[in-house]
Amino acid sequence: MSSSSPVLLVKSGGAAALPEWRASFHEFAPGLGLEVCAWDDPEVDPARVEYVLVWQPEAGRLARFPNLKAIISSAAGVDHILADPHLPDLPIVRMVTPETQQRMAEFTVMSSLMLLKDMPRIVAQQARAQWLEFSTPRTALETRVGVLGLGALGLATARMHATIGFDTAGWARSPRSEKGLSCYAGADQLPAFLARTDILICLLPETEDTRHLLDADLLRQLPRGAAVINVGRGSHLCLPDLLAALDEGQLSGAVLDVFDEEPLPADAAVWRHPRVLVTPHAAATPSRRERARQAAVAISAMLGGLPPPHLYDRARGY
Ligand SMILES: NC(=O)C1=CN([C@@H]2O[C@H](COP(=O)(O)OP(=O)(O)OC[C@H]3O[C@@H](n4cnc5c(N)ncnc54)[C@H](OP(=O)(O)O)[C@@H]3O)[C@@H](O)[C@H]2O)C=CC1
Ligand SMILES: O=C(O)C(=O)CO
Repeated sequence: MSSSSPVLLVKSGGAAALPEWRASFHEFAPGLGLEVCAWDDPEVDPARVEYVLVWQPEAGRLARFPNLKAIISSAAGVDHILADPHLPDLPIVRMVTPETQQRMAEFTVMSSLMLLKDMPRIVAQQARAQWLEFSTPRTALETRVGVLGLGALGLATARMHATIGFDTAGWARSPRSEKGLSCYAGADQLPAFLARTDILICLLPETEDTRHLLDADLLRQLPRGAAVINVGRGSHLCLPDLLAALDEGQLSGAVLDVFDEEPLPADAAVWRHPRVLVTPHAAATPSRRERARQAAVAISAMLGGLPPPHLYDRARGY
């Protein structure tokens, strides 16, 4: 690669991860003609940078690449990129891969089963070496799951839940029909969707319309004793409302993977709530190899004059 080749700048793992990134890009797109460089490499001339693969770029940094052609997000959600007040008006590609879909579906099914089988209480009892009076929890066949968001990840999640027997529904912006799922759409159908949902899973993107959607009013519309899994974004959930609903018995449990502030501060009350499982934004981050594969697919499409898969739509906001 010559010192004048166009550059793909990667923000993940620093210089130490560069050999892995280069090997993966070489494996998936040997003829791409791009030099893969680390985000913090001071030797890279900003004028050579044509593509970036990033999570949470520092504000203003993207605007400093005069020949940038596209921004490839390291994540499916692009809120970490949209937060930049100086964001250039360029295509943004979301990182959605079959591996992300599998990881998310597995994580949410695991969470649903843990809530169904009362695992938060069992784990807390183990910490006290306390043998439980065993109850007979419901089975998946007797439990209604509702997925907020039926996009790439919501649909994969809903399908895996349906496969193991959960009575599964989904809610999206636009009406649709999906085999094996009950589909609801729009604000008008939200109350009916919530009324039939024992385990609510949030897989919405962060937008003006979805921020703080999971508040006291929404949680009240779930059947008493329902549970919540939030794997969307922290901003979807009013955390004090959720804690109040748990304490009051309206909710029986929650698995929370995403938070307004990450890492979640050590003094946050939610860490210690006995009916909440906190996970560290761990639901579905794809491997470096998979991100390289998907980025190579996107760049190859754009170099060929085609739209890349999972392009962020500014008009819709996701
Ligand atoms: N915790 C983790 O590790 C991870 C979290 N995520 C989160 O998951 C989110 C979803 O990802 P993905 O499935 O790829 O997103 P998509 O863009 O593919 O799908 C979004 C879904 O949300 C629906 N939606 C959007 N706005 C509204 C609204 N106002 N009312 C009702 N439905 C709405 C869309 O409806 P329609 O179909 O009608 O357009 C669509 O079904 C990401 O944005 C990210 O925040 C993603 C990966 C990992
Ligand atoms: O892909 C996303 O949006 C994530 O949050 C990954 O951690």
